[in-house]
Amino acid sequence: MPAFTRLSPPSQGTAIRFEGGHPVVPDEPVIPFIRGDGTGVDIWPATRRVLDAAVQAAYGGGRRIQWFKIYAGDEACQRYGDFQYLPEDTLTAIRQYGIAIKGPLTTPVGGGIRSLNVTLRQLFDLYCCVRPCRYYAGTPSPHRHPEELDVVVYRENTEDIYIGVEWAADDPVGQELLRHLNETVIPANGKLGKRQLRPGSGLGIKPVSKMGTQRHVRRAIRHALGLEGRKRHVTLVHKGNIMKFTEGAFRDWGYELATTEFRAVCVTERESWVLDNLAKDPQLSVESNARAIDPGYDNLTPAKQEVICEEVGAILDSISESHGQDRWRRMVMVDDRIADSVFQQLQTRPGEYSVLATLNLNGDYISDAAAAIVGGLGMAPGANIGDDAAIFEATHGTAPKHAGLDRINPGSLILSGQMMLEFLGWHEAAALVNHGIGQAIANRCVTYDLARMMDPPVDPPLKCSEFADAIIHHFPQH
Ligand SMILES: NC(=O)C1=CN([C@@H]2O[C@H](COP(=O)(O)OP(=O)(O)OC[C@H]3O[C@@H](n4cnc5c(N)ncnc54)[C@H](OP(=O)(O)O)[C@@H]3O)[C@@H](O)[C@H]2O)C=CC1
Ligand SMILES: O=C(O)CCC(=O)C(=O)O
Ligand SMILES: [Mg+2]
Repeated sequence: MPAFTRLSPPSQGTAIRFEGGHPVVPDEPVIPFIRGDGTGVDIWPATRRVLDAAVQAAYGGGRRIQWFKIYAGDEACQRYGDFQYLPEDTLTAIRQYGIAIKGPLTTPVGGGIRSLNVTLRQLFDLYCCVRPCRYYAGTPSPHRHPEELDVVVYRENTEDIYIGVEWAADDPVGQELLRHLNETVIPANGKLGKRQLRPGSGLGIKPVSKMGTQRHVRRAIRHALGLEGRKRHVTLVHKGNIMKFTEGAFRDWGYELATTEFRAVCVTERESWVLDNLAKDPQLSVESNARAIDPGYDNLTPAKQEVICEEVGAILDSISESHGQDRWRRMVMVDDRIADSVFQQLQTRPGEYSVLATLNLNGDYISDAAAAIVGGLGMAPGANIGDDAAIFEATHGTAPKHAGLDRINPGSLILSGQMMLEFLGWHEAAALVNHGIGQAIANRCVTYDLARMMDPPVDPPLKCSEFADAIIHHFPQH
């Protein structure tokens, strides 16, 4: 049992274990929590109260969370000393118990410490950031049909420009690297022409690996396999037209995984067009099918036309028997979209999307943008999942201007706690939280953020702590 320098684990309860990436959960799991900076002081106590009430109501004492307070951010500096933002005790606790829930932590812009949130994800290899965005009836929204949005953002959490390998513009090592790139690396790559980096630029590295992509997309596809009908759909979101070997590779490795490891249960969008065309006209030639899937076919060079015909032929040879005659309609549809168009399509055609598999930066942006449609950041939960650990946290940050005022919406962290209950397999308790929050909103029991958008506005709005009470009050009676 590792020793802690300044922590006292609960005297009761045991750790969850991970077997094959799945948690094995005792009836009294020890769950470490980090209160968080800023509005963490408001939303954490509200969340804890709701989760404890749900577990009590669902299991009547047969199950209980043994909470274990651990420290990060400003609170850690108070306890452990200056600049001790992420003490070793905290890391030991998460390693030992395999799970944690946390409030938001501050990251300065520009200089100063690197993000503690990102560091935790990297240290524990929590490679999937899972952020569901779904609508609770009665939630005010700037959209006319927010109920059409029901997506889960699967954001890769350990790679991309968040890796934190970067150099300031005035860093001599960075400028040495820049010179090396200009003088040796760029000229050596015959395709980069006379391109040169401007001296005095800051530099950052954007790594994207096949392993990192495929383990992430694997979880996204598995998630979609648990859904029904048109929701069995994974969209690979990327900016691969511009960043070909990072974002473009993410798309290609995603498709590769879908069409190899998941071949029996996945169809790509283009494959579905080919199979559908053939189902509608069994006599259709390969060339006519190619023309149908590529409307610009007749304007292409013969060489490009041949490539498309070969693609169609390969699809028909390999999967027309296993996936044809509409069998593909029951499978997971995998398609891809360029990231900027996804931002507008989530607003104009939200119902067309389900699981969005993204790289780190795109997922960070998209999860905030999608949350805006279904009530804003106060309703945006999240989970960081790896093979040996999981940390649950809201999508938003510390919202410092609201800190300590008992005003902010705790819904995001409460719903992150609900995700944690689902992760533990405590579905009955999770269902109570879901029901309670839905009913509280439907009855106009809301905090300021939702209250100001409601028609007519709710005045006065509930406090943060009162919203927690309202959720518990709206648990269904047994
Ligand atoms: N995982 C984490 O811990 C994260 C940490 N951060 C960090 O948080 C700090 C502040 O970041 P900032 O850019 O201000 O973004 P925030 O997400 O903290 O807040 C921006 C705005 O979003 C709204 N908002 C946020 N949380 C809630 C909530 N629970 N209920 C209702 N509305 C909410 C508020 O809008 P309004 O005032 O209009 O009501 C708030 O002013 C930074 O240091 C940043 O790095 C950021 C994101 C994630
Ligand atoms: O770590 C931070 O400060 C910001 C992280 C963030 O925006 C996110 O994870 O969505
Ligand atoms: Mg963010």
